[in-house]
Amino acid sequence: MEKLTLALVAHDAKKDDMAHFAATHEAILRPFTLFATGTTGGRIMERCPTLSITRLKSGPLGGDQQIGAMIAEGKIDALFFFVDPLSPHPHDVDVKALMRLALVYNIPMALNLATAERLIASFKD
Ligand SMILES: O=C(CO)COP(=O)(O)O
Repeated sequence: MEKLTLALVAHDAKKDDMAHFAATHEAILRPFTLFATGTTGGRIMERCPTLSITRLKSGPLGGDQQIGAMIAEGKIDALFFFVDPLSPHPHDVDVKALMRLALVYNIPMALNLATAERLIASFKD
């Protein structure tokens, strides 16, 4: 398979789920180029020492926008964004902008664990 570039993002209440997801699928993720927002990337790297992840800024400080810009530039092949729908987020406009660009550029976007499991399964082999 071509070397895909994936973006990994999780709201605070979903970071445990994201770290667990990445650990479960570490072998599938390893060959890919991985980007993550700052805190999410740190949590995944703690849990998955074999993964090499480029950490961008934290979401509220512009990380979501950085990933959005990469999507607009055609540099991201799929987005895994574990969203917490039950908490307010100070950077909600950035969250919406990120999702919007993933829609505009029609990249696969998993917003919850159930979809992420199906999307990652499509990357096997
Ligand atoms: O805020 C985020 C998504 O909107 C994620 O940012 P962090 O990974 O830095 O917490």
